[in-house]
Amino acid sequence: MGLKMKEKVSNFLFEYDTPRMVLVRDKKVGLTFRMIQVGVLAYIIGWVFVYEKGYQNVDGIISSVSVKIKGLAVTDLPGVGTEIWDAVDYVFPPQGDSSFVVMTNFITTADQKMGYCNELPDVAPCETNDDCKITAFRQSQEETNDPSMGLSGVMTGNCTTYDNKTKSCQIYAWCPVENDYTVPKPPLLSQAENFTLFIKNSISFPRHEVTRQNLVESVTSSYLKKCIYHKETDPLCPVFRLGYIVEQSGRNFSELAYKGGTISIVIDWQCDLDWPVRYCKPIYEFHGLQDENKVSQGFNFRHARYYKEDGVSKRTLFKVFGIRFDILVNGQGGKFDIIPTMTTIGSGIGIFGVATVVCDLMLLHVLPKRNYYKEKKFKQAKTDQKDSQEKVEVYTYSQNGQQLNSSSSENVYDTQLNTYNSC
Ligand SMILES: Nc1ncnc2c1ncn2[C@@H]1O[C@H](COP(=O)(O)OP(=O)(O)OP(=O)(O)O)[C@@H](O)[C@H]1O
Repeated sequence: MGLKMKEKVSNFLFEYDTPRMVLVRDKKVGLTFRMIQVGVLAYIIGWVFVYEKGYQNVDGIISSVSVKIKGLAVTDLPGVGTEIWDAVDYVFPPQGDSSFVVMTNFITTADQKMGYCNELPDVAPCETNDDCKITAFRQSQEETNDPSMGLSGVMTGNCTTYDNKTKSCQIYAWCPVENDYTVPKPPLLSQAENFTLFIKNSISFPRHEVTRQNLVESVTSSYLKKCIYHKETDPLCPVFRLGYIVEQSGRNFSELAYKGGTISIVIDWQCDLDWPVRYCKPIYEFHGLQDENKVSQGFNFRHARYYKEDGVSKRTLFKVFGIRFDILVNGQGGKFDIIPTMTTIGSGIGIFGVATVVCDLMLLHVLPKRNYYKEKKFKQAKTDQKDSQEKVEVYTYSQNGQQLNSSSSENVYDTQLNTYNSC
């Protein structure tokens, strides 16, 4: 018993089995095998390594954006006179966030102060005071929760004359109430087309410890003073004309300026950090976010300038129509790393197995001489020996390790036969 055990251990330690190969000289199979191998090699080298840079460790981007807008617009409105508009007047918010609005059109309601006045006739029409009771108003508006919904102020319960022809409910509000039925056309600040936008973008790839700015080496202070971005002639200039941005996004400036809209500016950083960092440069893209909805067209919000006159608090209300710019920063930085390299090579080698599977299929199932090849590929074990009582299993395998056939029998020699083939 001890001796047998010893023998088993020594067999286990000092044995080595290696697959047996079958060499097939067949032009069709040989050519198919080589062509698949070349295809797989081209895919691994060309696509996985060169194009996809499968040897790199890729890091995401962290970024910060600030903007500054410059440009002047002049308006000459009846009753107001000539007005100059600079960035302080038409940019919201003023501190230069990555998302901002440039006012292109507006409706003003001047000299509003707290007091009693008429609501707009189509918002709260009335014939008698009864129509201006909150409950009556609520029913007529089919509202359930907020009685002031849609109103500019609080109802007093009186129905008063709005103009000579119509009557409307009286409210306590910032008076006079804004009337936004007509939006100025052409837009009042259509000169915004020539305003310039300066974008400052700092990025970092923290894992690779690389930081960078869009003011790259070629953007000197003298260049910055005179350059304007153009995708072909000045692709690295960080100063953009608003008209050019809108044009590149596929939208029409005057249409967009009339009721407002949204444009996104994408700064794309695709950096190969195996090269010196000066080759890591931004690419700017512009996208017009379509506004097909007829119900709520464009983009607007309200804004007020407050002041005091003779001790009375007053405000000028603006309904602002503008172009909202959203600056998004995308990108990744890749650098050589041994782990992704080994993983890519390993998976590439695995794909070579496809050639063997295809050739095996051809050899054993397609070619006219398939029976002959089967005979050569699989070694048969004799099962008619009578003097052995041990049960023996005979397995045949293809090279990719798949079990093709198995048989068991008693009364055979103690033989375990593994045969492998290759194209
Ligand atoms: N919207 C813009 N259009 C054109 N040039 C701009 C714009 N914003 C800034 N610049 C120019 O870019 C350079 C850097 O701007 P930065 O804001 O850092 O400096 P600045 O001296 O504070 O600018 P400013 O001219 O506003 O005082 C300056 O020469 C500035 O004139």
